[in-house]
Amino acid sequence: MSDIFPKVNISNFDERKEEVSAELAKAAKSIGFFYITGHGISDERIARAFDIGNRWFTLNEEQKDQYKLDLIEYVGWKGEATKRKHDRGIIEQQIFGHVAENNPYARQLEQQAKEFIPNIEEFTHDFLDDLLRISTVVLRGLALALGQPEDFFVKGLDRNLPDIGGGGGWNNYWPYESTKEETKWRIPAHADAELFTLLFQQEGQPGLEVTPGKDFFDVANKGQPFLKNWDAFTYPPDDALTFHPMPPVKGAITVNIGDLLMRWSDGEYLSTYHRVRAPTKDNGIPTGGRQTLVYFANPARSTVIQGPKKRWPAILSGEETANMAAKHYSKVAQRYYETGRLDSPAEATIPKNIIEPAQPQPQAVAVN
Ligand SMILES: O=C(O)CCC(=O)C(=O)O
Ligand SMILES: [Fe+2]
Repeated sequence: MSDIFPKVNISNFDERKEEVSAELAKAAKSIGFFYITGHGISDERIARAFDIGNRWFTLNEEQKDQYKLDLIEYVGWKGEATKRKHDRGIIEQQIFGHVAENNPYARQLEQQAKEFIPNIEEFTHDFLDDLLRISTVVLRGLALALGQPEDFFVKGLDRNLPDIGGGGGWNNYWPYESTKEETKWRIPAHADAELFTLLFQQEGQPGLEVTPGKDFFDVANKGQPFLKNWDAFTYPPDDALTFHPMPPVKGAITVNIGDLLMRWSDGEYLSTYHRVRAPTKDNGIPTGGRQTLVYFANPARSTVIQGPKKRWPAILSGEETANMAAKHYSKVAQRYYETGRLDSPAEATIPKNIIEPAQPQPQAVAVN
């Protein structure tokens, strides 16, 4: 079943640049989802990172509530989804940011978490640094394949920048028994907003389904990649598309291109729709819990994003995030705006709709 998804071995990138870049680009242009191997993180370290997540999720709601998600930083606990009607209490998410001297929000979150998870730094420093390193390799390859300088997409991906974006954590999907009503999706169809996502799935916990990027754009936009116009955007109906299961592969990281990289590559690399199927009595998805470890690679919010061919106007990375927040969480975004949380240079160009209520979207759910 995982056959349609390419596996790209990124080991020894510096000696194999041409081959690896070509494989990454082929996968990013045709499907937008692929596996990477040869990334250098051992199974044992991955297991330990999952253990840290499990410790986090044993906290009670009141404790976790102290770490509420900050949408602009995209760091903190997203428990709201557990209360939203369409999710019916089946997922929560915790994301930590890159901790650097000049990143006070991420530091504060890490310090608070130490109370419950004494070895949290093993995740917030060592593991996230490794994920940043892997992201850099992928982005160097994807830049070279477009005939650009190797560092083209790496600008802004420096953990010491004060407005560094992205971060990593866990999605925790509750067991079937604990959900009150039957539901089809643990996460409904969506595309990720940032540069790209690294996802660790665990064996025996399937559910991820993907519609190949090219198929999606053929249906939704007559073959043309498009940028989300947040005012007009609607999701195509699920039954207009074929979704393929993308199961866990031992030792491999699942990767998907996000909206920001689609924009930055002039639409060459496709941000692909995906969803997570919920267990029901007879669909073969195990009824137990599911945990995934997720890393959203994103440059500093002040990074200017424009493709080499200038297909779309330049935008700041933080502006894209703000648009996403405005669309899906307009009230929260409004609060940030009013209280000065949107203090990056993006503020100057934040579109007006950030402070106006968004219309409810039937199938849409923002996951990141
Ligand atoms: O947990 C998964 O398999 C997918 C999660 C996802 O799509 C996301 O966090 O954006
Ligand atoms: Fe996603």
